[in-house]
Amino acid sequence: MWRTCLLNYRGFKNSINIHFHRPHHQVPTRLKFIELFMTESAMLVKEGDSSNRVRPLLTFVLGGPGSGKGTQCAKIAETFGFLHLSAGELLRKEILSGGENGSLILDIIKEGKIVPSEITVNLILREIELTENRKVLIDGFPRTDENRIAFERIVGVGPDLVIFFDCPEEEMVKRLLSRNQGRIDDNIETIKKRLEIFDKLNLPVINYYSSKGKVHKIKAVGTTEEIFEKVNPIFASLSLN
Ligand SMILES: Nc1ncnc2c1ncn2[C@@H]1O[C@H](COP(=O)(O)OP(=O)(O)O)[C@@H](O)[C@H]1O
Ligand SMILES: O=c1ccn([C@@H]2O[C@H](COP(=O)(O)OP(=O)(O)O)[C@@H](O)[C@H]2O)c(=O)[nH]1
Ligand SMILES: [Mg+2]
Repeated sequence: MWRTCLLNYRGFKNSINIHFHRPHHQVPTRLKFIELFMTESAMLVKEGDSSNRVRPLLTFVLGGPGSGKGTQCAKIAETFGFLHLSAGELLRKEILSGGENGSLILDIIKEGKIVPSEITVNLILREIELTENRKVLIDGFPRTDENRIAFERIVGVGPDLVIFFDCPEEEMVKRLLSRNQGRIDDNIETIKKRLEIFDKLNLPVINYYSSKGKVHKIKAVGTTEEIFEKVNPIFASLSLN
């Protein structure tokens, strides 16, 4: 749905090529291009400054259930100004809002299985399109290679970086059993299924992004603060102002 459009702009001394990365339905006309150039893109001058990006800086945050994705994402969002999108939260909201896929999603979450990619990708895409924030954390997605491929097909881009919280199973189980958020899937039977699905379906996604050199693996044991101390330098080095 996103596409890169090229404008050869001759308003400068030297003509320059500008790449706009936009949702498919927002591909601008040439005039609109120039308008865009004058507004959101008057930027390209400051390379590496993410507030100037046309497309958001995308970070996927992965890790087993209970590895601390949500907790660390909240801290990253607060410290570095990211929008935090939790795929699981978006799906739970869809159940509560009585959306057309609500009962299907509920049945799948109860079993610790994975919701069809199109549903999750479209929920995420809607949020990305709504926000002005150029820095986005996607927490708990993609869960499978199929999710990953669907995201790249529908949204048109992959992540800039991936954070992987690597946590021992027994620690994850302990945390989930004391999470106390009234979640239907935080019971030992469903937790076991979620851990199996994580090993079988999510680790290949992490391996895929590792092979692309995009993964920052963090040992997710210790206090929240200790773990964040390992996360912080990754984002601090990204020149995010
Ligand atoms: N470093 C930590 N040490 C102990 N408990 C933690 C830590 N990080 C998170 N928790 C707790 O563990 C539970 C799971 O954390 P959460 O961030 O929801 O993980 P995830 O999103 O990966 O499932 C929550 O109750 C959270 O408060
Ligand atoms: O992209 C996703 C994210 C979540 N889920 C479902 O939602 C549940 C809860 O996900 P969440 O990320 O909230 O769980 P966490 O890992 O944070 O405990 C998962 O077990 C899946 O059943 C899914 O199907 N696709
Ligand atoms: Mg979570």
